[in-house]
Amino acid sequence: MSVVIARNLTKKYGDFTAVDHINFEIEKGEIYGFLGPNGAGKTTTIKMLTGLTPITEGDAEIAGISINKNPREAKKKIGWISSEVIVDDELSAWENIEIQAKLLGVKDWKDRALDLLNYFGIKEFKDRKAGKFSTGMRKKLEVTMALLHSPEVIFMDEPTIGLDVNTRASLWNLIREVNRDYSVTILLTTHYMEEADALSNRISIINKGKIIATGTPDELKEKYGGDVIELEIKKDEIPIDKLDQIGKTIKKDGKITIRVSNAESVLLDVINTVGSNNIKSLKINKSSLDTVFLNLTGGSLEDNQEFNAKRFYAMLRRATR
Ligand SMILES: Nc1ncnc2c1ncn2[C@@H]1O[C@H](COP(=O)(O)OP(=O)(O)OP(=O)(O)O)[C@@H](O)[C@H]1O
Repeated sequence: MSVVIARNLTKKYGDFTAVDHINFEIEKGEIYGFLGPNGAGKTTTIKMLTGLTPITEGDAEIAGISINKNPREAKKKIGWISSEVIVDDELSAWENIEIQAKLLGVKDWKDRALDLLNYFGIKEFKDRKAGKFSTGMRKKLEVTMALLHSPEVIFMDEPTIGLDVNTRASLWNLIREVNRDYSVTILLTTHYMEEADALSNRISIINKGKIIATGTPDELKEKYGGDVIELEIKKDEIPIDKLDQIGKTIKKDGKITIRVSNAESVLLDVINTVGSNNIKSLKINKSSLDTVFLNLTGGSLEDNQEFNAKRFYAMLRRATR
């Protein structure tokens, strides 16, 4: 059974198409990764799915309920965790939960809240101000608040952004445990390849508003993986057709990427074809989800990042907390 279905979901801001006729289905119990660089359209997709921004074209269903036709009912099936602050530092954990319960219209929330706090090991801190929580505890509080109304699906928008490596690892475990123990479907957006790889049963790669590939991490690596040789050259005229015989070659912004099954075994061929004097830099990327993105777009995730004020302030907030 599909818990989330997007059909030709589209968002336009004036003439600019931020999300362009995307289609995907998330099965019950899946952790589904939405992977793409900043500005790819991940947050806009989640905002449409949560009814926070109007859908320009297409529709989506949450647990069988159309967002266009019945947004209020659809919203009840969703829990949402975003990088924007949803926890009030000045209030205790319990007060934060109480406000969330009122916002969501959950009547008998106290037992559920105590169960969740107990499950996450933060029950004894329920009367402590959220501002005094560590980042890990705060994440647990956010997840408690998102699970309070027993949603069918939780949307996590860049859940580990700005977290240190250890906190990120423990949040990954927490996401897996919540998915398993509360049978909740999870859609998470990320621009971290390793995060999508480690957590997701299936992944859609989104770039410039379009889904460019969908599959399990293994399927994507199998289909679009392979090593990638990245070259920067000094002179512009190089025999692309000859490189293409070695491996699929893309030339973009002065950079050349060549997709091969084993980089080391063709390296000499590549160097001879381009001419060693003509090489400014050469890099080998062994097969991974990173190379999947590289192979699909001809650019790395980092190259594709646009400045994102929301992300910047989220990181700043965490750093100064
Ligand atoms: N309110 C808006 N008005 C105009 N353009 C917008 C608006 N919101 C987003 N955009 C643009 O739509 C595109 C998609 O943005 P979106 O925030 O969905 O990307 P994203 O993949 O979620 O990236 P991030 O994770 O950095 O938020 C970007 O080019 C962004 O600048």
